[in-house]
Amino acid sequence: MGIIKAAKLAFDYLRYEEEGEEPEVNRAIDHVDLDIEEGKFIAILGHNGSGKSTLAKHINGLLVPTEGTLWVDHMNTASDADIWNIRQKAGMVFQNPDNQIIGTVVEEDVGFGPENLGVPTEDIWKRVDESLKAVGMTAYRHHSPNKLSGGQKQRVAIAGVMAMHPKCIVLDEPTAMLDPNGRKEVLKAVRELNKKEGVTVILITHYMEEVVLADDVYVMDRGHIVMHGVPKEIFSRVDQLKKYRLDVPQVTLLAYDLKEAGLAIPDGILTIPELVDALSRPEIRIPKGWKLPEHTQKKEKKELPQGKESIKLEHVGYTYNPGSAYEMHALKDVNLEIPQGQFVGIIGHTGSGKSTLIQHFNGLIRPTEGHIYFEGQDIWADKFPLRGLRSQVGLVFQYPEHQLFETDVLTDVCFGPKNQNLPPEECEKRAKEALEHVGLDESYYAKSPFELSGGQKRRVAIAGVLAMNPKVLILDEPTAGLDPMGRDEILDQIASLHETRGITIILVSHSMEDIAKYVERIIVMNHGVKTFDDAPKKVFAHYKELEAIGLAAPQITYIMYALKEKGLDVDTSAINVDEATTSILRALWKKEEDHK
Ligand SMILES: Nc1ncnc2c1ncn2[C@@H]1O[C@H](COP(=O)(O)OP(=O)(O)OP(=O)(O)O)[C@@H](O)[C@H]1O
Ligand SMILES: Nc1ncnc2c1ncn2[C@@H]1O[C@H](COP(=O)(O)OP(=O)(O)OP(=O)(O)O)[C@@H](O)[C@H]1O
Repeated sequence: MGIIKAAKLAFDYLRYEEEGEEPEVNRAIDHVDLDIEEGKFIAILGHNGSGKSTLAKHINGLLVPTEGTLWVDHMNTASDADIWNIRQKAGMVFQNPDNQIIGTVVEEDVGFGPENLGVPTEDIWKRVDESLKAVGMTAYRHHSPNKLSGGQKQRVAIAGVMAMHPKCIVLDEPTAMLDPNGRKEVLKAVRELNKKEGVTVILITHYMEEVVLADDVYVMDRGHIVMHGVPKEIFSRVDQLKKYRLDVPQVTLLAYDLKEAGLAIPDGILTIPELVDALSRPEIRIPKGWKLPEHTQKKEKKELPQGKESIKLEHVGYTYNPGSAYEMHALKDVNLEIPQGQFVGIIGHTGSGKSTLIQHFNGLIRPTEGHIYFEGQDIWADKFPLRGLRSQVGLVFQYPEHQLFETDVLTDVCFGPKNQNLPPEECEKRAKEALEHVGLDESYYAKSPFELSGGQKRRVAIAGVLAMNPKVLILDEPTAGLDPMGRDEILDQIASLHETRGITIILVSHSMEDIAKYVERIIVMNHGVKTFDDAPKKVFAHYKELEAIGLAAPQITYIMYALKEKGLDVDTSAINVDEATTSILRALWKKEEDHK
């Protein structure tokens, strides 16, 4: 028996509409069998609501099965006698770091777990040092966690669990809020914990690139385990994964597309070296009769589109807690202009000032230096209607579903327009339109927001801002925590709002792939300073500089540079799978033509 074993595990959530009535039963996991060997690195994938978190909560005894049995290190989680032991053996890191940080100083928070376990003081400090180092947060040990940005907090939460030296660590989307570098660091730390300390790792994630690291993968669909195997097997079944609302890493998708185009590429390519290697083999020939497509590349916009000025920042600086020991210059001399109708991406390492910056755009934060203009007017001048600005420049926060509080979806979305003092019929009309725009039809109007899946709640929250008819829509990580298909759906809908209504979109994201796919301009923040501001292809060409400031380029960029280095004449500015496929085929064709 492995360290975690489940036999026919099932769990029902019960919802009581009225006291005394029969509850509504929601079977969240059903007949799950698992046997996880000690020391393995396991990944669990599945669409939003497929039951991953419910399963994870069973592993550390937070939930007790309705049917079946789960053993952690041979202890039955349904037995009260062992529950304290089980929680110690199986540490858990949740999606939202805010819910798990309790200390007022970072190092205290990390020491809290071992202290509770009765670890001697000296050892506690040793463990705190090691864990903070492992997640790259040593420099912040004396900081207050609530002054850290979301990503920094998550690293502290992971350090807190690591300090308890658990046998098994369950991470429920631990990197959803981290920047590319933070993600890499955390995964590296988790991997070392697995490889060096032999800690069993169970990683729940929506990032397919992270799954490549696992020894073994489980895929969940509507409460069931529907696929199980090593990453190579799992990722060679692209069509099946899509059916389960999942995806494959970009490199796997590119290999798949090349194979579909007729190249002799093996299935289940997971890394860049594997693809480069496969493409260098002699059997790689352009299929007979293959023709160079006529309209291969999407026309690259040479210049950024210009429109009427919408938002303008002049020498904007912002300092948190000025004059105190916690003084923090979050923005430094930022100058930028965003014309009406642009689709702008903002990227930057965790804590680079992205959230602080976007809160300046609609006047939620007053700059400590400089000026902000909306359509030519200084928004902090006397008599400027700030309230009006906030409905014209709509801001959707990170995890906006936490702000849904009405009893049903329609009332929730009506909240904004109602606050704008519009007549009730107009509020309802706007709310319905907004819901339609985010892909929620009338069957959702009467539902309670609590009955919805993560992706659906996110859409309701976006609709709530849309219903105010904003000219500018700012979204802070709108796809964090969503499954791959949910991510595409939301971003496609946002892109269509941009196209059909001409709304200016400002998208903050840690996903370089999403940024590359949708935006026409990227603003890069680094320690409060605007470092790059240009078209995506131009920004990603600086991938080495981006890495130096905690970022990365999309996986495609790395593939193209690696192929170029191998002597294949590809276009290194390709930033999505379609462009890359065409460019590789073209380069191979040209190579063969040259040989003739
Ligand atoms: N506290 C709860 N009360 C009632 N139903 C719940 C509760 N938590 C989850 N559910 C339901 O149980 C099912 C499984 O949810 P779970 O959170 O385990 O999914 P998940 O795979 O972790 O999703 P996500 O990727 O969105 O985190 C869903 O149908 C969900 O709506
Ligand atoms: N309320 C606050 N008080 C003091 N400092 C703060 C506060 N909010 C943020 N900071 C600090 O200001 C800097 C910028 O934070 P901000 O949240 O704007 O970064 P971010 O780029 O949005 O990060 P993330 O990607 O993690 O969300 C960080 O160093 C952060 O620690």
